[in-house]
Amino acid sequence: MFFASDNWAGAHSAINERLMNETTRFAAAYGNSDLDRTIEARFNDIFEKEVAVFFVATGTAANSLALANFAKPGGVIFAHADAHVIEDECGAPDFFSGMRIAPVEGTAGKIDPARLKARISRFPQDAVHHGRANSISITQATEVGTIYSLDEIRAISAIAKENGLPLHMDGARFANALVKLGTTPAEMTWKSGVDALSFGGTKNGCWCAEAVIFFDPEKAKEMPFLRKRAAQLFSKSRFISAQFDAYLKDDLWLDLARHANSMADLLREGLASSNSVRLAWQTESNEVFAVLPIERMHAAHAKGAKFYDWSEPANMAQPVQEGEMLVRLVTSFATERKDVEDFLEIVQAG
Ligand SMILES: Cc1ncc(COP(=O)(O)O)c(C=O)c1O
Ligand SMILES: C[C@@H](O)[C@H](N)C(=O)O
Repeated sequence: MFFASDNWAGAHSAINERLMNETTRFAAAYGNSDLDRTIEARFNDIFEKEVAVFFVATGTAANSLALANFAKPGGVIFAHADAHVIEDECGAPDFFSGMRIAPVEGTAGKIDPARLKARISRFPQDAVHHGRANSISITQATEVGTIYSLDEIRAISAIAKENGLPLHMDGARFANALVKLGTTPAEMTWKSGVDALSFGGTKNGCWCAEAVIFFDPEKAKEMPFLRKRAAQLFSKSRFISAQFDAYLKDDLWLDLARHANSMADLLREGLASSNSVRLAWQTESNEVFAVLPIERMHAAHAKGAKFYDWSEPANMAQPVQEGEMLVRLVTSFATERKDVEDFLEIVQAG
């Protein structure tokens, strides 16, 4: 019963086999192998246009370097107040971009367009003291398990375009959002106004595979130097390509995300129908937030369930009561139906 994070999951067997196969041969290093070129071209197919692709080691690196690519002195990045780039990356985006991030409020973990507009207006391009608006970052799926609809992405990108700001998408869980919306990678990104994407594979079955994708290659000319200076250029880049080769083949990545989401659906249904536990808020991705009686939480931990308690957001519809605990439950490609059923049986008992 591993629900702490999809970062705890292993790697899918097809990806492991492809990686092992790649390790048996020589090939050009530093992104210059035939396989690197093949996979870069595969991303053109997936996004239905020519894109610039840069492999990096972590989602934090992807976010930090994507934002650094657009950086200017005194620049201000706008992200949701609970965004990973603010809360969980140890200042890496600020460090690598030399800019700062202004938090923007919004319900359900999503930037509110009106608040974004108001925030941007405080950072005009001549604000040498206060700082000038530089870029916007949204997370899809969000840190609280919600998903921007295409219209919501387009509302944010319209504001970005009005102000001449690039829009970045933190897609650490891109596949989970994509299959939930039932749309295409192109529609959920550049066709809705996204300029740069952190394309995450690690949380969805890869061993270590993250990519920064720019939808106008002309705007990514500095990226090779930013990546190398950040020590993010893999010498054996083909081992990242090999993972993506298997990940993207025959839509494996979409099947893995669908499974993770379906296990979260099972969890949500069980929690919602219970008398003793409840959903903290409605989520749509592979992340579920629940309120448990503390004794049920301890019982689950005692039986080996792995999950974190979570800090209560300010605007919870039904606040956590004395004797209760808010917890985060994350499913993955490797979550089994029995894991969910066993967990629900424990927390609903008593
Ligand atoms: C929404 C989100 N973005 C980015 C990251 C960063 O990924 P990493 O931990 O690989 O740096 C994470 C980590 O799980 C995440 O949850
Ligand atoms: C840091 C923690 O939030 C990590 N990004 C996760 O999703 O598990």
